[in-house]
Amino acid sequence: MTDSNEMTINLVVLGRTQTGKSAVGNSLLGSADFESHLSPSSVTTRCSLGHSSRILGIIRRNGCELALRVRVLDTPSYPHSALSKEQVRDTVRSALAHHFGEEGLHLALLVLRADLPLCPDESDHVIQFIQELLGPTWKNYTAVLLTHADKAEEAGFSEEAYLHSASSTLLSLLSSVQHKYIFLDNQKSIIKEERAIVLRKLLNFIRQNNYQVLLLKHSKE
Ligand SMILES: Nc1nc2c(ncn2[C@@H]2O[C@H](COP(=O)(O)OP(=O)(O)OP(=O)(O)O)[C@@H](O)[C@H]2O)c(=O)[nH]1
Repeated sequence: MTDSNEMTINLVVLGRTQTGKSAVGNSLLGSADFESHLSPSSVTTRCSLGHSSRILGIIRRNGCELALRVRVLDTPSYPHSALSKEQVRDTVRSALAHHFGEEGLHLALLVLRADLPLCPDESDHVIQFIQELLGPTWKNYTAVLLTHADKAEEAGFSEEAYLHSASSTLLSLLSSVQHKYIFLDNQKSIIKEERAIVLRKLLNFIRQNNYQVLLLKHSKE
């Protein structure tokens, strides 16, 4: 949604349990709206929408500053320690339609851990899940967020070295989403400048997509 001096971007975080989805949401919003902590069972069990305040210094149009507003839908993981695939899919689908049904979705953020290898079965399952939610054009509307970048860095991997050693499954996924990926360290509370860098990268992805949105409707499987 864009009015004369404001732009809103609609995002959803998706992925396996304990990858840092809620932490990503909090980092992007600059808040602690979403419950995020280490747990031996999945923490998030329902969808919830968080809103940022007006963010300045990120985007300009025709030489004028626009205020950016970010909306993030946090979701239960798939796979989940207590919910079936159908339960997660139906709850996410209806939350997407409820919150973004009118304005559309700019980007789904598939959250993966940079400190764990992505294996073929896991990738297939998550891609199938995203496809079921977003439909055949999912690749245009999906970016990969690699959390735990701090751990990869501690182990001596720069981004370049990481991608050089990454599994072919991850590389093929990144290629299928047209290399829309971002490394993130959610561990330290993200500072304003770092958040601005991440938001600019996300806006670039959205710009590459000509600001198109994915329209989501209620539908039965
Ligand atoms: N070191 C490190 N820890 C992280 C990072 N991102 C998240 N975590 C930690 O990972 C744990 C899980 O984070 P959550 O945000 O709850 O993850 P989630 O995917 O929402 O979890 P569920 O709701 O249980 O599926 C927390 O202890 C976070 O502090 C990161 O980039 N680096």
